[in-house]
Amino acid sequence: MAVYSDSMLQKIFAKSPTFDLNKRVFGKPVTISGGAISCNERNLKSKGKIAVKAAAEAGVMGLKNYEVNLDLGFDVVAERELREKGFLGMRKTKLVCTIGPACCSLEDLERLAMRGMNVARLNMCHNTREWHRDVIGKIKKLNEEKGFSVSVMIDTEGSLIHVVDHGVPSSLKAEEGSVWVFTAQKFEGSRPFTVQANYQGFSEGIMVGDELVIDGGMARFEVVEKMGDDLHCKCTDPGLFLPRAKLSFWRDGKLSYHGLPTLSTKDWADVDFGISEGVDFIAMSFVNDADSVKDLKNHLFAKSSKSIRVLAKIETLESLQKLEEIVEASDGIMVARGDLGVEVPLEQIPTVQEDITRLCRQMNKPVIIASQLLESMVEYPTPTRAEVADVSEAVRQYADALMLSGESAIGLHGQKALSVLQMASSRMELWSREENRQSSISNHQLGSSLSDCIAEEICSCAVQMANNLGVDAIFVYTKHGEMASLLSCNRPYPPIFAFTSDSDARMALNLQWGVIPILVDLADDMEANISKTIDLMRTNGMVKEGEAVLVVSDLTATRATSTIFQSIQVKIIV
Ligand SMILES: Nc1ncnc2c1ncn2[C@@H]1O[C@H](COP(=O)(O)OP(=O)(O)O)[C@@H](O)[C@H]1O
Ligand SMILES: C=C(OP(=O)(O)O)C(=O)O
Ligand SMILES: [K+]
Ligand SMILES: [Mg+2]
Repeated sequence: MAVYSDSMLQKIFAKSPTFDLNKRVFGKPVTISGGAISCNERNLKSKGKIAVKAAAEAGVMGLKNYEVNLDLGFDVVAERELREKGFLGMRKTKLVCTIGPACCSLEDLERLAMRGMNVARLNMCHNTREWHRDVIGKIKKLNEEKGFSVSVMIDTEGSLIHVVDHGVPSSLKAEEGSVWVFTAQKFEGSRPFTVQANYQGFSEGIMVGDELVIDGGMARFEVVEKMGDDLHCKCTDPGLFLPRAKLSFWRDGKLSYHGLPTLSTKDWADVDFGISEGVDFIAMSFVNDADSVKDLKNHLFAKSSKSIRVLAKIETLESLQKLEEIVEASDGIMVARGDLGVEVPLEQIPTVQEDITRLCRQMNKPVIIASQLLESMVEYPTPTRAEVADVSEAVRQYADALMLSGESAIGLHGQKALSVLQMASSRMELWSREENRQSSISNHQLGSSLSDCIAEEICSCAVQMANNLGVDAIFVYTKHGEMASLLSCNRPYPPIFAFTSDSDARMALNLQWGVIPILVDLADDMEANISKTIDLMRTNGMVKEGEAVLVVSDLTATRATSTIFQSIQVKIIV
């Protein structure tokens, strides 16, 4: 295969003023062979295709019978990982980073992407929409120009009663017996023994004798007097008010609900912002039931041209009681341990986490474990041993993804924290596999239709077969990502390369355990797709002679009989 130099290509494309060679390939020249032009879709895009066509039509280099072959839409990080570590060395657990002032420059974002960030999370609680828009723009620019594939998630603020952060001083100490005023009235700076709540109606329904708990137990107060809408509270358990400390009220050991909607007016505006920015995921804070998830999904279905996935954050007591219906209604779950720990005793969090993680896997929904994974790294360059153990435990439980919050958003060592997640997850994945601790899930039937059941059985058998045969990789050809996620939920030893022609499905699969999504043009002829992608992988040196690939496909449709064949094949690379 001839590889042409930049100057040759300049000549080829000289006829097309629309084509910018600089945007072409990251160090990889376009290759031309036997009258066929292969180019990389993400670099050439439509302009490039037009240029190639124009060049061929103009008879440049005698290319009369041109054919444009699109290269694999592989992301540069997965590609590098595969080259360096081989199939089995590829990390399965996905990584989410919260973007904040400490990591929002183009260079910082690129470094996070290089270190394996699969999803960038923007917490709409903080900063302005302009700031968030700027970050989203930078991520999309990196994806387009540098070949990354980082998905974007926005996380709603939600309705929560918290202390208004006046900036100074950053934390207040409450001594035992001291009496504090909690008010919704605005004031500037700080006032002695006075705390401003963010929500006007925060004291509605609260009575003298109720208990006020700060951040799930950071400090406790008893309501001793109600003056208008203000509460006078005596500290019964001393502690700290951190910035934006959460307030919860308890009566006779039971939480008092404030009845605020899951999505506030501001949240709906943020959702529309997410739609206009083309984000991939919306994480919904303080979900209490399936209806709020359905409402948001309906809104997105009506308003968004792309398919935006909704993740429900489990962070209230009420959501735990309706867990199954919430998981069912959403496209994925976040175990938001920060706020969950405000309403649920801390000693219950580990078991709750494991239960949610298992349920999500049974119901085939991706699950993210979030908050305080490496909290000490906000300040220190190394994590505590306990933090590494916590991260490893989440990986052992087979969570799909791990998330950094303050560690990346405001921390001094965000890049290093991401590397710690990366190394700890790779290590635990290897151990689970080598020690044969990989657990399968008990037969679960998700779908009710025959075709759903067939797809589930095919995927579960395919994974068993892949593990037993010790194949190097699983290739799946999938339209909306469903087959890829069914394979993922069986947690196979080899990585799952998911070839899809749907870019929304590609970005959504970034959150799924063990899946490497690849954007390709898929033809109706499945055999042609399979041989084309395997050929391309081989040409690029990504699969080698003797390696075995298990191929799962469900796209082959013969129009005459309108049959969909689902098949499992094993291909040995020759
Ligand atoms: N976009 C942002 N702009 C400024 N600060 C941010 C941003 N995102 C996160 N942070 C900071 O990082 C901390 C941790 O992030 P996160 O866990 O998402 O929020 P929270 O602490 O509100 O739950 C926040 O408390 C906030 O100080
Ligand atoms: C992830 C969480 O949500 P947020 O950071 O938005 O409070 C959490 O509470 O753990
Ligand atoms: K939030
Ligand atoms: Mg939260």
